[in-house]
Amino acid sequence: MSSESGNNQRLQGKVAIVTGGASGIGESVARLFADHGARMVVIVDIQDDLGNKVAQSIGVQRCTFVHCDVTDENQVKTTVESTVQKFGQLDVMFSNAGILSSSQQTVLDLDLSGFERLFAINVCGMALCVKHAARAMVEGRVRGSIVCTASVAAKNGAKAYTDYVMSKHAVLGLVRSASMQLGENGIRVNSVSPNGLATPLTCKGFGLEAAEVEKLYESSACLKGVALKTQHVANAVLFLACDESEFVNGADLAVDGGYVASQ
Ligand SMILES: NC(=O)c1ccc[n+]([C@@H]2O[C@H](COP(=O)([O-])OP(=O)(O)OC[C@H]3O[C@@H](n4cnc5c(N)ncnc54)[C@H](O)[C@@H]3O)[C@@H](O)[C@H]2O)c1
Repeated sequence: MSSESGNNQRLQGKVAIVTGGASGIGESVARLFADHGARMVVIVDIQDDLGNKVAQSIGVQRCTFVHCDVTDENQVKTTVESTVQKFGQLDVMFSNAGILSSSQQTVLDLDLSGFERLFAINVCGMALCVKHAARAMVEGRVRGSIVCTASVAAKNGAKAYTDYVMSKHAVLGLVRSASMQLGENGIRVNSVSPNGLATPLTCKGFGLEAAEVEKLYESSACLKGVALKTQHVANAVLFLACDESEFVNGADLAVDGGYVASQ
């Protein structure tokens, strides 16, 4: 899928971190950022083999992999600091790493150990990446862009996956607060909210093939005739990351075929 705006170098010279970049949405975003001229894309993930493979396939001159568990503040801090040290500054943080509920997690059966693990990644890890990226941007006087991955689950309840739904609601609170606090430094903070799509997260989580996951979500999208792909989400993230969205701050960009609007 190619950009139709005519400007195919929207991140020319920028340095970006993509968390959860070894797979799914993060991988597509890392590839698109590199295609759009990013000077360096730092993939952050805990899947070392996959992360290294993705970075190598993009090209070691433009992409590198760093093992970093986003739940560990020291690892996040060190990753951000070493990025700035090696590549001069940090312009874009895509805080995206996340997991799905470990079980159905209805309120009646809520398993707190699964809940805590999920919150450690989807909420605390998400916030730590925003925190340390913002600190680096403030210190470096960079008018940077931070983009978080929320979800349609950030605005609706669900019959299951209570901890996941709660975690995505929290992402919107993080984005809204951070955008207010960092605006004076010229740093923008926004989120994307995809509808469900086929990635390892959903395929493994539901025990389904990609085509089956797509079929599952097809019925909930108002927009017919197109299945949501990671590339659609990546295009929205690119818009929020680059200067074309220069006055967009504190916003949640739905990439859901009209799903939330229909609720
Ligand atoms: N797939 C969907 O249907 C969907 C819909 C809406 C939102 N999302 C969100 O999109 C984001 C990306 O998910 P995806 O669908 O691409 O799934 P994915 O499983 O393909 O990618 C998630 C990546 O995050 C990494 N990760 C997990 N825990 C980590 C940790 N502690 N530290 C660093 N990296 C870690 C994983 O190793 C993986 O590579 C998540 O936040 C997810 O909640 C997904």
